[in-house]
Amino acid sequence: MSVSPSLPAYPGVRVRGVTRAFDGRVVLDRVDLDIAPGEFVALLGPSGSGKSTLLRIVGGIDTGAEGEIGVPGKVAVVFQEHRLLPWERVWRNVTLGLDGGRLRERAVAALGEVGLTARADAWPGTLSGGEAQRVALARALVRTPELLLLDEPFAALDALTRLKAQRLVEGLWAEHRPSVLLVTHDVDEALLLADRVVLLGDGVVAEEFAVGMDRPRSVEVPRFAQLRRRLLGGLGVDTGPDQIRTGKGSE
Ligand SMILES: Nc1ncnc2c1ncn2[C@@H]1O[C@H](COP(=O)(O)OP(=O)(O)OP(=O)(O)O)[C@@H](O)[C@H]1O
Repeated sequence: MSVSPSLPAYPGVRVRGVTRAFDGRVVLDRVDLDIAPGEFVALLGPSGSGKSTLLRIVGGIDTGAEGEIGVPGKVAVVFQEHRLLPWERVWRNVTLGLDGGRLRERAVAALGEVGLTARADAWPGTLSGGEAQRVALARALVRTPELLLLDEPFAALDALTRLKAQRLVEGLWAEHRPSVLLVTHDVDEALLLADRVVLLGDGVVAEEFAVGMDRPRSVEVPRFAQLRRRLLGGLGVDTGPDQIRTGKGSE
């Protein structure tokens, strides 16, 4: 019982009939999901709905599922925790596991993309939470991934740092255009960043929303508020009376 690695390297992501059970309990039930090359998809769903499990299967970290997965050759993952080795300097962490020459140069270039060139020789323990996550992003970028998997990478950051990190990711994505699968709990984060939001529930893809707003996005526009209400509704959150209709200036 395992995911078939039979599909050759696939541009974008193709998930077909993926089922994953833990101790007989089905967490993902014949899930289908496509991500086009260069597309940014956010995966939302209640806690325990299988978001991280699906990301781990797509990333080849969880190999215990049934079904078919097609992914590109170069995939990089950023987790909620930075997972930097404390005994290696920042630049070494960025290039850990890479072969070839000019590793420091490549690390410094990637650190430049996240605004951290000056911290190349620092120890991870001296970084702030936001800086450490940016180093984790640099470690992903230096691999020039065609698919970037982001598993709640900003969840532990304070609101302002988080907003900056979201803008950074948006800029990096716009420049390099990998396909992205972002697992998040945060409806606004999904709507700020994704082309499409996929709602996971009861082991299946419950709903999909094409976001269709220009970038950079603002939470202030009516479509944002509309989509937020629909997504929260899909997540089973009661959003109360319609704030758009009862709001100031709408009489
Ligand atoms: N290695 C494992 N062994 C047993 N059960 C697991 C394992 N990994 C995940 N699960 C279970 O699968 C379900 C889905 O977990 P998963 O972490 O994918 O959900 P999630 O939607 O990402 O949740 P959250 O939003 O809380 O992070 C949960 O009930 C979890 O307990």
